[in-house]
Amino acid sequence: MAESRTDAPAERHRLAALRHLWPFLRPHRALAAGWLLFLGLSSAATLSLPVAVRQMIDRGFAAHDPALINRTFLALFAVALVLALATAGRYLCVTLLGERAVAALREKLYAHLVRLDVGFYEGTRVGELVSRLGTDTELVQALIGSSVSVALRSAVMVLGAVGAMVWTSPRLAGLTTLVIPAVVLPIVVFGRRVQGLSRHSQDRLAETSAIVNETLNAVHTVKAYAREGIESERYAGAVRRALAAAQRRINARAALTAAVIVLVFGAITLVLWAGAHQVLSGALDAGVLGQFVLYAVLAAGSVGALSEVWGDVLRASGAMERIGELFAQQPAIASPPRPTPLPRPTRGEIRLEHVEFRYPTRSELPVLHDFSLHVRPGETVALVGPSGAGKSTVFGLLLRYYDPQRGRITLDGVDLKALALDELRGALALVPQETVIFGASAADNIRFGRHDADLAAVEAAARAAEAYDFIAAQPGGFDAPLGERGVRLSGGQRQRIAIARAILKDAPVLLLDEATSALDAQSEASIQAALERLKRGRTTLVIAHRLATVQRADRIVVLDGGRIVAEGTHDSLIRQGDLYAELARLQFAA
Ligand SMILES: Nc1ncnc2c1ncn2[C@@H]1O[C@H](COP(=O)(O)OP(=O)(O)OP(=O)(O)O)[C@@H](O)[C@H]1O
Repeated sequence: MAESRTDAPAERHRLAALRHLWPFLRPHRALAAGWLLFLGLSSAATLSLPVAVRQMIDRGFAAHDPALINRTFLALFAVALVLALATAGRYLCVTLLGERAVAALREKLYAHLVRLDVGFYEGTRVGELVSRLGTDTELVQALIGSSVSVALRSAVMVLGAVGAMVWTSPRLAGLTTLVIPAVVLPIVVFGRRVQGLSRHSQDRLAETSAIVNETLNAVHTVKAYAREGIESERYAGAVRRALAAAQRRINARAALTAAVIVLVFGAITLVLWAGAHQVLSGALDAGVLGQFVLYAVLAAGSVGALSEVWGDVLRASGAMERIGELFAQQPAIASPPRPTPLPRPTRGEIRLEHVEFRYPTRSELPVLHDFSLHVRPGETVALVGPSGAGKSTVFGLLLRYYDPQRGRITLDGVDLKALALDELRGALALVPQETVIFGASAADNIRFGRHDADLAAVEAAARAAEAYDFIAAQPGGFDAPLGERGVRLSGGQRQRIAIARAILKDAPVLLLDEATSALDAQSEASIQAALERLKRGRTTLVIAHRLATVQRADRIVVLDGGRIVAEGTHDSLIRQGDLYAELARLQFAA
């Protein structure tokens, strides 16, 4: 994720970020109401305890009345019972509320992220997003499930206890009020610092996830270059930075807690000392002072708890702020509000008209200039050219990963920007150079092409892609998992699965990025045969690296530096000499 986005100063937004949570809490109003009800009950029960103590001191002990003592103790037990049930009820409601809200938050965040455009992912490390979805949402869950609960309970207790203090002894309460600002102010100031540090610490943590994600996903390369030591060191460095950030956060939290306790208990001692003198002079009953003390301790304990969870609340609001930023990201590429439908049946006619394109992440480098190409329905056009010529970029534009800055691209006469993205991409079947295999069964991997296809259709596609035999031969057949990223398959097998996917998709336009890796003659032959079957009756654009492919193409388009420099058949281009003849000599020599 771009640094500027992550580190944007958000001092002003502090708790406002928590508003993003509201839509996820709203559907669970009943749980929230239950929580508040139980909270009220348990607070009332706690607040009534000191009254019993006062009864005992002033009436029971002083009047030597055993019956009153008995009644008081019975009442005490009843109150404890209410307290126990209400506390359990409160815990149940608020924990469920947290779990449900965060489950919905995760679902929505993932659905949002997966819809963001390719450009967003080029500027973002996926590991960081994984951390946002995992760690940050966990923080938010802890916030709802516990911190907010404790905070609210403490706040209610502070209010209740303070009210009870005023009711018990207005004079002592008045004295207490004088010292409150001295207690509250430092908490607020320190709390801000803790939030800033929390956010910093979460960001460092997200960086460590990004490194793990990158390197463990490319573990073969890491090993091939014997980078284990270097990568471990790089990760250790990130972990140490995260630790240092956490250390600063913890220090600030510890200092905050200590400061709060000193301030609060200092204030209580001061008030008590004044109260004790009043009892001595006969201006106050001992029982009243006892009750007041208990309320003061309750209030102080709750302020302490409040300050402790306040740090958590700020930490979670930092996490929510980052989640809010992700929600605020809008895909640069989206379906228009009122899309034009593609003509049916779709013929697969493609036109690029005077297209100018630069990648958003490298706006200084023009990649395609004044690029015009017409591909007729059913035609097979091979794109050839040196590395970096812009061949894959043409595919990216057709798939609308990006929009060109100038010119337009049409499919069956409709501007791509006027089409619904699903419809556009539904009309194109891509066989990429690097096949992506998901950690699922062969059948599900092929079904990536059409998720509702039945097994018969999947098997037929596998047959057409020459993939049936090797899939059926493995134990478990089509239902056996292929291993994460298809590690158990050979390159040629992965490619045939990708072809089966495209066959199953049955789209009118085929975008084929031929693998450059050398395959053995038999794989090559079976892949070619599969591709020939796939191309039949479809418009095909192929980034060609093989002689067989260019020879079978209806037309070859030679790209260089983002322009079309020649067009024709293999033979006519060879006769012309120039770049194509050179490329053919180097690339298709085999
Ligand atoms: N996502 C991207 N962001 C920025 N620049 C890019 C991106 N992808 C490609 N480029 C640049 O655009 C130019 C064209 O790249 P492209 O991938 O289209 O070339 P190609 O002809 O497909 O090359 P190859 O045969 O090596 O795959 C190159 O200069 C490349 O550096």
